[in-house]
Amino acid sequence: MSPAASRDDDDHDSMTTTEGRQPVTAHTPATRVLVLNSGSSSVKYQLLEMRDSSRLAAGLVERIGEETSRLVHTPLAEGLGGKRERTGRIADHAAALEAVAEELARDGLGIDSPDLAAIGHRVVHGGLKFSEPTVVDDAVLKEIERLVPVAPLHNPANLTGIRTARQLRPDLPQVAVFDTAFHTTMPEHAARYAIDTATADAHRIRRYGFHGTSHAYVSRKTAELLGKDPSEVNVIVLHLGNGASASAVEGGRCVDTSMGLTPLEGLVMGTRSGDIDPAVTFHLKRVAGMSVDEIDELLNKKSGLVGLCGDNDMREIRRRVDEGDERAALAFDIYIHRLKKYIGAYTAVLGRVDAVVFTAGVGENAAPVREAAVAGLESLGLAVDAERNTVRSDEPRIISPESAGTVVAVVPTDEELEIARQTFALVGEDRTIDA
Ligand SMILES: Nc1ncnc2c1ncn2[C@@H]1O[C@H](COP(=O)(O)OP(=O)(O)O)[C@@H](O)[C@H]1O
Ligand SMILES: CC(=O)OP(=O)(O)O
Ligand SMILES: [Mg+2]
Repeated sequence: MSPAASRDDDDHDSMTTTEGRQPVTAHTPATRVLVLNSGSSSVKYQLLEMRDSSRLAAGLVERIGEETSRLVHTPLAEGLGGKRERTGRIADHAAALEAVAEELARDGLGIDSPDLAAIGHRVVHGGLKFSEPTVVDDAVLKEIERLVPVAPLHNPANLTGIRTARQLRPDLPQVAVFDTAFHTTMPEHAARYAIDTATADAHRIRRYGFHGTSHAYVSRKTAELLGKDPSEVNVIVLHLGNGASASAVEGGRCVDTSMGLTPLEGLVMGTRSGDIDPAVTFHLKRVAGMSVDEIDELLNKKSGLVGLCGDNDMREIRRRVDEGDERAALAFDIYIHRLKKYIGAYTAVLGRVDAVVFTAGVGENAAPVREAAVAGLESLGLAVDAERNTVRSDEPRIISPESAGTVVAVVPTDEELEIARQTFALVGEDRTIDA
């Protein structure tokens, strides 16, 4: 493929053609990308103009399948109105996407627009096959489907997103950007479990890692914040959202991450247990009489913070801690204890750490989590400055004191922008429309 000749300039009317193709009449490059991030019960979306990476619209559909579904749509292009909200049951992901398509159309940004170059999809599990963004065809769909058992909360929603988008725009490339892709650089000694090799290989049991688009974006942004090239810095990224994971990034390459075969391993999460003794599952089956499906549901949906204290939203947990609620305080302490263990472990894995970085909903917003996670880690060169830590901003920022040996920072993630860039890099140059 030839490089996109005019991706970053404003020259709409240039006669750029890909080598070997007959020039058509004056044509305009299609330069917009719609990104869909379909979660188990939500869809986040953004429409981006790739000439300047600006956002034209963004939104969220949450509580899909419940009576209290909500769609919040925010037009961001100049001249459009303010935020709009719809409430009431949205039955499934297909209905959610149709509602999103309607909202975009109301702003004159419809999915039928010839300006759209592609639709980019976050796909959580890509297994061993996908280490790069991939244009979806039937074979790719089949492989994503095959991986449903190892991403049961995520891949089915991702599939519905792709299938619905395909029906809405069968002519457009649908691009899958995989959460697992960034972690494919993990060395075997980090990726393999210490179980019988033949069994592991027969069933492709290994550590894949997730949230890779976020870990890649945030580690690169951190290098920028430090004024260095990614190849020069070692970073521990703590992606703390509803799902949460840590990664050790050495010179721009992931060398270890806390999630494994599935997004259940590692840190304590909103509803997931993270690390436990695997024998807990045998015990639950043999002694507590639970079925495998019940255990799966327990560990994925009824554990973590919600299992410990009944709440999975860190805002609510902090409010309860401040009121002296002991269950919430213990849940918070367990969450922090696990986080600290991973900071220590990845310090050992990397040898030299230039920055420890917090990102995603909890990491970007919860100052008490950041403060507690590095408290007592002065021997590792880690500290936060109380004042810097409480500054609220959407910008990447350093929160460690000037004197600290290692930088502690907050770097907001932008999975949608990263997915849009990767999508456009793959297909943008080929999408032109007749003027
Ligand atoms: N101001 C805040 N203080 C503490 N936690 C917050 C705040 N805002 C959001 N969060 C946390 O962020 C979580 C969502 O993070 P996000 O990265 O959006 O998750 P996901 O993408 O997995 O849905 C919420 O569940 C909540 O716990
Ligand atoms: C992989 C994963 O856990 O994703 P999320 O945080 O969106 O649930
Ligand atoms: Mg997320």
